[in-house]
Amino acid sequence: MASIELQQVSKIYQNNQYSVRDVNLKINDGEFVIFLGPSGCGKSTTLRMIAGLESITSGELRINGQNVNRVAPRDRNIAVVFQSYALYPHMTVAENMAFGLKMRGTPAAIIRQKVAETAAMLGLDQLLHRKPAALSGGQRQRVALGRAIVREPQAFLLDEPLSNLDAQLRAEMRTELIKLHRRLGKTMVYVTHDQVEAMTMGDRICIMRDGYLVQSGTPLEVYANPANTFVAQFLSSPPINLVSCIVRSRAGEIFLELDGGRLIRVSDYAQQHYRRHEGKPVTLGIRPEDFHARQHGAHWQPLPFNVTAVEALGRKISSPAPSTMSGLWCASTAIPCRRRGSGSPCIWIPIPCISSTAIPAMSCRVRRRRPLSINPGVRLCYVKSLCTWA
Ligand SMILES: Nc1ncnc2c1ncn2[C@@H]1O[C@H](COP(=O)(O)OP(=O)(O)OP(=O)(O)O)[C@@H](O)[C@H]1O
Repeated sequence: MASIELQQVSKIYQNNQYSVRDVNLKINDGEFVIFLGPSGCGKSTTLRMIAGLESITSGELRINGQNVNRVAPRDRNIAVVFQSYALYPHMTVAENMAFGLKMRGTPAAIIRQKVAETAAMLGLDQLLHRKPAALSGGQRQRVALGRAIVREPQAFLLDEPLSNLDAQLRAEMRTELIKLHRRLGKTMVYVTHDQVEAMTMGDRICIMRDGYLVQSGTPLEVYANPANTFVAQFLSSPPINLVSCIVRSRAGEIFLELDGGRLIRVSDYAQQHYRRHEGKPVTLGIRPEDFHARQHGAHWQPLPFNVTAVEALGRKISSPAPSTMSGLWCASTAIPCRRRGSGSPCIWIPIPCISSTAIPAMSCRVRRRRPLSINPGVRLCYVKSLCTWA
């Protein structure tokens, strides 16, 4: 078991540019943490620094409280599983799994026992005599995991381990990895740029951008309360609707002014929060799934708009649709959230008052079971929550 702590950790390669910048993060013993972010944001570099495969330019890396900046990878007792599997092609599954233990001089009887136990756990027991070339992608990935597990490391680092698999196998392996984490109870750090993996697998998501750790929290916390528009956009498909507006004061009350001068009155509860942003631009965000075809409770507000396209996705129907909202005026009891992480202030206002027309580029997603599922041409939808960033 291992806790891993990064304190102000940065990495600069020879090109003198930061690949990772001032990352502070404490990964608890037994936690399953996901590093998520676009290509080049520094996920793999961070993982490789934890493994000891890259040196740390500045900052401190601690494992179980000990500074390991200068500890060699083999002495960190951490296993790394790569996207490419990195299996030895001339060795059988059993030999691949046994290799690390053999190099450490573990007695043959113990190696046989550990390989047999791990192979049974991963469903590889019938494949022990095959070479990697005779295995499917999923089986190879399991061998790579098995090779890591037999070493009994204190933590696992997994760098996009499922990206070479097809969609169905990925879904199966996701579940396998979650079960494996529960069974082993070991610390796992998992790098991906796949939102579904991030949302479904980890105890915590760490979102990175341009070398910075932008936000960290449980998947639902980060989804419901994104620190900034980058996080909001990264964790949603179809993407969150973002609309620019300006905070205005009219007769002592605070409004969000949309393009064309239309106003959304901010609720009594949120007035104070917005007051300090008066005259400043804010971005309003509404998740596509927060539009529904019918009102479901007192906190839902009607927002008419035009749907111009519907995408049938099977379980859900998605509708990316430029549309037009038009004027309605509603009472409201909005609840601002507290600020999280770094970045601009994020304020959720679940029940806004709307008096607006012409909000551009809205998209919506509805559930198929709703009797009034949204079709092109439908104008009235309901919105449950939205958020803003100053
Ligand atoms: N050996 C290296 N020398 C110079 N720059 C590097 C080196 N390795 C990575 N970088 C740079 O560091 C930045 C972060 O790279 P990194 O591989 O950590 O990103 P990533 O988030 O894992 O991306 P991906 O999802 O594409 O693997 C990138 O700009 C990359 O070009």
